[in-house]
Amino acid sequence: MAKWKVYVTRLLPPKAMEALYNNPDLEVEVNPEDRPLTRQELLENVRGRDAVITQLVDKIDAEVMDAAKGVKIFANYAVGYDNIDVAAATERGILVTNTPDVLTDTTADLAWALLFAAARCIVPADKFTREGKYKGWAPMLFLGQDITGKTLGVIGSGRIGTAFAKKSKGFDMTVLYNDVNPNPRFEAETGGRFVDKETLLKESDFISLHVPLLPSTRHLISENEFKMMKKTAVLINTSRGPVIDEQALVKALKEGEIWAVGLDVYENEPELTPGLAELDNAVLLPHIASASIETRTKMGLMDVDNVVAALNGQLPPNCINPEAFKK
Ligand SMILES: NC(=O)C1=CN([C@@H]2O[C@H](COP(=O)(O)OP(=O)(O)OC[C@H]3O[C@@H](n4cnc5c(N)ncnc54)[C@H](O)[C@@H]3O)[C@@H](O)[C@H]2O)C=CC1
Ligand SMILES: O=CC(=O)O
Repeated sequence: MAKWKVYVTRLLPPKAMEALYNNPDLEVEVNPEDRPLTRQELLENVRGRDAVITQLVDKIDAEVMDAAKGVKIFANYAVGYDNIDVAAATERGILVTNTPDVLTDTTADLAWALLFAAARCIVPADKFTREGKYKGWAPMLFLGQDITGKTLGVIGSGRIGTAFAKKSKGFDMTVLYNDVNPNPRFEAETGGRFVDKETLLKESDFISLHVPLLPSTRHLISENEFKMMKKTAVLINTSRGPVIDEQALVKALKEGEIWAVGLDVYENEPELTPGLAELDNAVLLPHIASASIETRTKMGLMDVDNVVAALNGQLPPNCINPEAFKK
């Protein structure tokens, strides 16, 4: 029997690659370069494949799908799938899968790391100490914001938003949340209270974003929203960059409309809006929220399971367009 042809757009952790290479039914090819594929390379390499494991930086649109005639599945190595035109895939009967749940706590943990770092000036204080500027204890050195007992605002009460809010229990915080609808599960697990976005922005000391990137969430936080926030507010974003209007953010940080920001994602990744990198009250990470060895391995194995199921004519466990399966 001919083997199924699987293409991997960027090397996955070793255990996931082993699971692919050790499967006798698969003929696997992987992008040999340690960089994303160019558009042209992507179009060329999806041709003649049965399955493609994609990265969140690969734009999988109708043009790619048409170049990939015969492909049965795009298995995205991420929970977010805004890089894939799911409607176009469904129309063509192509399955799309993602990697939910396994990265939930890892991502929520990193949101907390950003919150602590931004609230307590960890990054500039570390730099100051390394540079030999520490000349002894001082009453006004790197004064930050208290965390315990404060109000936490969570926008997006799904898997990661819930895990993030649950972790606030040790800090005796009041939890407010906003979503398109109230979420009884979030309330049961976190004790959080549903409020409208405006109330959340006005009352929260810390605001963390956990929404998918959709037309309705693009620039969810822009000039007006910064004006509503407390001047002491700390904003955290581990969702998708375009959820924040980054130019408005730089302005808000420079003009003291908010106190600090912690970002893992950017509006025009990997570019940063001019001015952002110069700000001491911005903690900037290179999109690493799910980057632990354990989690990235689980994500890879999940992709392999999804690919193998699809190629065997089964509905993959993490299929986000089961309508395509019926086709
Ligand atoms: N920085 C990173 O490396 C990572 C980023 N992510 C991002 O986090 C996002 C969330 O992941 P999950 O929690 O697993 O997704 P989820 O689907 O479980 O939760 C998303 C929540 O956002 C809500 N939502 C949608 N539109 C909204 C709006 N306009 N206002 C308020 N709430 C809205 C949904 O109703 C849902 O409750 C992913 O889509 C991905 O983009 C996820 C993992 C790692
Ligand atoms: O950004 C990462 C994801 O899993 O989504």
